[in-house]
Amino acid sequence: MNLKNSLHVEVAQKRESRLCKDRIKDLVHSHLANYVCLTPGASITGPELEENIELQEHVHSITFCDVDHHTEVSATAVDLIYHVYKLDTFGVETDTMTDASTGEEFAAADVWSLPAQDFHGLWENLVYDTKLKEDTVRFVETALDFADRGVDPHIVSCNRVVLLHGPPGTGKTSLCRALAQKLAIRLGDRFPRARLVEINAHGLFSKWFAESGKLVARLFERVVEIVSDRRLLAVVLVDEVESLAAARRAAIAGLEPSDSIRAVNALLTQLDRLRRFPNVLVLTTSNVTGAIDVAFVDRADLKRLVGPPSARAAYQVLSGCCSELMARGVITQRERVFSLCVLESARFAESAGSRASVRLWGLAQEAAARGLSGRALRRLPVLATLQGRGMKAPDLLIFIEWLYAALHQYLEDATQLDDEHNQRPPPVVVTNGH
Ligand SMILES: Nc1ncnc2c1ncn2[C@@H]1O[C@H](COP(=O)(O)OP(=O)(O)OP(=O)(O)O)[C@@H](O)[C@H]1O
Repeated sequence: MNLKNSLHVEVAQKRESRLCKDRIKDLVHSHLANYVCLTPGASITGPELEENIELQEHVHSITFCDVDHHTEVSATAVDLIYHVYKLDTFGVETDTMTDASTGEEFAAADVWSLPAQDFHGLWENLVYDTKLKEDTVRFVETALDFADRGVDPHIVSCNRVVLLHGPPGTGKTSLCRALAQKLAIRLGDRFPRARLVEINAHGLFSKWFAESGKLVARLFERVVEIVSDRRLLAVVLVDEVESLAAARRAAIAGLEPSDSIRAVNALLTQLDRLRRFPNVLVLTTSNVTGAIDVAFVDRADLKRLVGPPSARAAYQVLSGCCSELMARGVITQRERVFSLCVLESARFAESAGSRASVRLWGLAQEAAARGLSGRALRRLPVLATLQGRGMKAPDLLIFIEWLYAALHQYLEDATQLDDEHNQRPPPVVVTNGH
């Protein structure tokens, strides 16, 4: 019996490479024989591939998946499972629709062929201090496997619907996109083609389109066309599902009741129809948990709260930002930013070598205590450069001081915005024709 754990190795083959997948696997496998340890979440790219000319010619990057392991693994202690794929570079295709009654045009959905260049590296750069990433991958793989095996949904209920909810900027949409990409890579043998269809629920329901119900039906005709190919993995993402509830509430308040209710019901019915297709997964996000349509919440199998980064996650995000800026020469002299494990094992003791890292840890703690979102954290470095008043290429310690100043400025600006917002009179609701 084989008791070894497995480590998934994702190999992005260059678009122009004509080698077969098996040859690529052999090349990568012999290259990895030079490694003693492999780090989950890490990638081998560019310069590190240079020492092997054939590999450099055919391979863009090699990434070790972080779903099953968190710490370094011995290369001989794991079974390596290879996934070789090529990135799609065509980008997004936007499906627009026109409301016949008003002539108004809007973007109804965005469609990507996966794995897409646009989402390369997205998964690895999302940091959560919980099992969110692992749980979502495991859940959707199991759900798709159940569908594949024809498990009777009347006995074991599974709609293949995931709901991620939480405050703005916490990476919900990014995680859905990254998850779709990861599945396209991991399930590449079963599904040689994959698409992400991102439905613009906000666009569909923000105005009371007289024809919303018909628009939803027309949109899903397109979606059904895509998912009818059983060798294609289709991930349907409905962002901001709270728009559904807003439409229903407006209906209850007497604003164009029939149109908005019809549109919401049409969307729910169409999502239910998708359940018939074993190759479809529905991912949804919402910023306001309490406001999601109850009928919708009931349909989701996995509901997860996505919160702002903890201090540990914030440290990882910020240290990644500093390393990137050092690699690009924005911060002078390359210095090591220690991993949190190293800092912890030294009990955060300050030395000449660790001073910058310890200071950065202090910043991460402060950012987390103030509830800074992942989006705000990722913007701090660019705001920090404003603190330099034209001074180019600071060293790491100076840059971290600028980051502190940028954080304080950000919090001050946010408080002012809140105060202004609270002083404003409530908005007057104006709807078409009312
Ligand atoms: N935990 C995190 N780790 C790393 N980056 C993060 C994290 N959370 C958010 N980000 C970054 O913040 C940006 C915004 O993320 P995204 O738009 O996915 O958030 P969201 O929760 O969907 O926001 P909204 O609800 O406002 O649409 C992305 O660039 C993402 O990489």
